[in-house]
Amino acid sequence: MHDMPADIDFDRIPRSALRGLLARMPKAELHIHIEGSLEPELIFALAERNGVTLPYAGVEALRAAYAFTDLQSFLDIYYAGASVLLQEQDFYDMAWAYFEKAAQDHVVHAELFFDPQTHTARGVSVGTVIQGLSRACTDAQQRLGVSASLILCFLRHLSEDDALSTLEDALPWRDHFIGVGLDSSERGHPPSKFARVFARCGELGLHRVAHAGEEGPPAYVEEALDLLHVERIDHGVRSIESPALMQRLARERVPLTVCPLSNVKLCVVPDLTAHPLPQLLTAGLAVTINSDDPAYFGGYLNDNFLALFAAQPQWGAREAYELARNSLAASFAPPQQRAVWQAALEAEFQRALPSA
Ligand SMILES: Nc1ncnc2[nH]cnc12
Ligand SMILES: [Zn+2]
Repeated sequence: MHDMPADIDFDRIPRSALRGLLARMPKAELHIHIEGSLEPELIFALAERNGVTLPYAGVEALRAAYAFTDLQSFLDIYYAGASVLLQEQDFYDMAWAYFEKAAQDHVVHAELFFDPQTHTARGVSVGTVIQGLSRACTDAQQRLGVSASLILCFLRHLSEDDALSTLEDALPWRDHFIGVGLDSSERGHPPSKFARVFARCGELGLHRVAHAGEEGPPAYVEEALDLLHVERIDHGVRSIESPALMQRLARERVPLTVCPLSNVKLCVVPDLTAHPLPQLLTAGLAVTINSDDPAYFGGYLNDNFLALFAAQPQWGAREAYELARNSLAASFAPPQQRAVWQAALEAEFQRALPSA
């Protein structure tokens, strides 16, 4: 347990308060692909608005296709769903729908991944994508009180040269994103493939994160740290296979943005009772809980918390606090802002204590 507040007696918080606490506690979401928040209803509404024909008869037929066997089987459908996004307003509407869900889940800060190459390949400009998303981020702060930033992700199944030119195309909007990430098909596309573009991003002062150890081996996590100099690892669950890596991640307190429901849906783990997150937390890693692609994996952030806690009956308020605290601490928000959220988190737990 790292830096637990001495003045909160977690053992006195009744179990009956846990569900409410999980829902209400202020938290950050650090691993959400905004294209993965596109619900079937919005996919069909945008398809109609833009005159796009989808290879599915309707919402129910599309939802019925969400039976994934691995990451690639999901990505094929996820990229097809994103094909309805054409205008700046489409990107705004997608992000706004997510922010409304996030506000309900008491997400105080969200760092949104977006995949420009998925859109530029269809003739949509990077500016259209970023301006729509960025306007939604501004409105999320003003109208919902949700702080939000953007992280531009490179698709790792494409070449590094493609990533480099995507970065250059995005630079006129440099002030609208805080960092870069690496996503898409992990197997056969190691972090080392992107060392040059990540070095350039470091020179530009961008934060760096990467998906690693979702389907790929622990060596990919090490490469992401050593060659891409990332500040967080997205997923990282296969680190559990390497004791040396586990020790390093704990020692360096490298945040892992873990996505429990995603891991079940993509068959990374058989079910939530077999999920390694509890072991990662116990080993002292800076674990956080996230939704990844909530429209496809059966739940937003609080659904992930509730499902994981249901599978861990021995967990209580202490674990809830630790996971929320980790999410705030691992965010790229300014330290003063994180301190305000941290104080609100502690106050929420104080309120859950029975009066003496
Ligand atoms: N879980 C995931 N892994 C890799 N790339 C993704 N893109 C969207 N979701 C992803
Ligand atoms: Zn992801």
